[in-house]
Amino acid sequence: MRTAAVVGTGLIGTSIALALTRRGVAVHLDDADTTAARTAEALGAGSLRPPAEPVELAVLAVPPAHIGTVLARCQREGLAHAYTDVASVKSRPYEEVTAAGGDPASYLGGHPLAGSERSGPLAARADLFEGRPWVLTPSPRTHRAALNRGLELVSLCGGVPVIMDVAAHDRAVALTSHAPHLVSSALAARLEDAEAEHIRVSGQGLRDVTRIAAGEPALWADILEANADAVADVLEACAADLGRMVTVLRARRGADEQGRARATAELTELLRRGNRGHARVPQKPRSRPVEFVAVPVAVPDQPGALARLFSAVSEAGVNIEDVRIEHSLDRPRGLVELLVDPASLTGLRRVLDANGWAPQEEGRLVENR
Ligand SMILES: NC(=O)C1=CN([C@@H]2O[C@H](COP(=O)(O)OP(=O)(O)OC[C@H]3O[C@@H](n4cnc5c(N)ncnc54)[C@H](O)[C@@H]3O)[C@@H](O)[C@H]2O)C=CC1
Ligand SMILES: O=C(O)C(=O)Cc1ccc(O)cc1
Repeated sequence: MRTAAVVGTGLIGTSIALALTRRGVAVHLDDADTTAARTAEALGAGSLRPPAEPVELAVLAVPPAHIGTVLARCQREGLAHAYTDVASVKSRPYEEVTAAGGDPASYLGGHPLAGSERSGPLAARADLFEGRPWVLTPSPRTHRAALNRGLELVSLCGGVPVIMDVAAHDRAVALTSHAPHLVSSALAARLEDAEAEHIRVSGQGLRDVTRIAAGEPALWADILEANADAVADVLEACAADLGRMVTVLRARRGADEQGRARATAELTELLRRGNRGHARVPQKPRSRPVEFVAVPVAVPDQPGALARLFSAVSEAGVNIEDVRIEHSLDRPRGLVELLVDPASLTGLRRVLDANGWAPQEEGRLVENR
């Protein structure tokens, strides 16, 4: 693939655009929010310049409810020869493509099973899809050429293609992604009014089970509504188990020795079922420690300041592996931490000095990716 377009330059769109750009693909970027598009461009994910001729593949990385209309518009404008999307649900977008007057022949549904609880281009990573499953849902009307472009996209992003039909996909992710999100939210909601002193004594387990509850509510409401019945089925089964757990825990009170033994046996069996289910969860693929240097830079809280910083860095040929931003409430500037490969440190310091950005003392860190 030599040319591509990414429509929707948030977390997933920018991550795809970064991966493609690094593999030498010329990527055209587009987003309804110009700040998101400009930020993605400044991160080195591609160019905002409209392509002179249709690109080989356009990737629609917008929320599920927008796939149908965005596809129909892009097809009318002749943006690409083939189209795919990344929405977390597949049945409803497919129905909406047809209803919005889109052409199902050049469209291939897609869904990478990789992401995070963060949104927007600043959370993007070129290696986000490495070793991760990426579902493709060709319909009977999808042309072979569109399927081939989709397979090439997955390969360029380092993903593992999995072909499924839309209904099977939606049932699967209800169990593996959508219901877990709601369970995490329900548990995290217990913390909203909890005493700060109680929350202070939390361990890694709480972080593990509540991390995804930090996801963007508007996006998740869109996803869950589009897969409501399948998600409700999984939650019903969880609710039955939770109900049994409550009964068993309460049954101990006032029970005789035999009653307590029965309650313990049932509780233990519920925990064992959890062990067996957990053993079936695929482990993080190719997790590898990566060493970065984190260079803190103070950035004034002015429009375009971040984009200027990213442009200067990317023009100097330095790859930004990740970005962290800390806004200080009482000062008119924020602290931006640029994470780069240690080998890029000299180049980064040179470009920051030349452009008047005052970098502060850097630190090394190792992340598991
Ligand atoms: N967040 C995650 O971890 C994952 C999300 N997905 C799917 O990827 C898609 C994008 O999600 P994120 O990147 O997380 O969201 P995001 O909020 O980071 O990015 C979405 C972008 O789409 C833009 N957008 C919205 N409507 C648009 C329109 N009509 N035309 C052009 N641009 C438009 C927004 O301005 C935003 O920049 C969703 O369909 C989601 O279901 C798939 C896998 C993982
Ligand atoms: O943050 C995580 O661990 C995720 O699993 C992210 C995610 C969110 C939505 C998807 O459709 C796929 C993956």
